[in-house]
Amino acid sequence: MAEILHDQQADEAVTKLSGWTRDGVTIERTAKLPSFPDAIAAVNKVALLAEAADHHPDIDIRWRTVTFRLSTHSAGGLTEKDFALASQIDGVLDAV
Ligand SMILES: C[C@H](O)[C@H](O)[C@H]1CNC2=NC(N)=NC(=O)C2=N1
Repeated sequence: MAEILHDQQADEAVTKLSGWTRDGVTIERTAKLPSFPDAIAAVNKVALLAEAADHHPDIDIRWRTVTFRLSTHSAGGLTEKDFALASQIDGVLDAV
């Protein structure tokens, strides 16, 4: 099982991402896409990455604003898996 990151490790890992904030055992990023179809397309790309990683974000879609939340439920905290997928989500969002 993936190791839980300590507070300091998690805070440092967040600084290497773009636009993510940490709230305890969860990190999140909200992005406003140009349109609703763009938002759905981004979510679909993230879905493929999540399946490939076998790690899945909570996703909130409101018109063209999408929030991704990550936590490793099985470990009960933040792990490298969250930060690896967050970095991939940055790749999707920053390419729009
Ligand atoms: C068996 C499989 O690896 C687990 O159910 C995975 C699937 N996706 C997951 N996603 C997230 N975010 N946390 C998990 O603990 C998790 N567990």
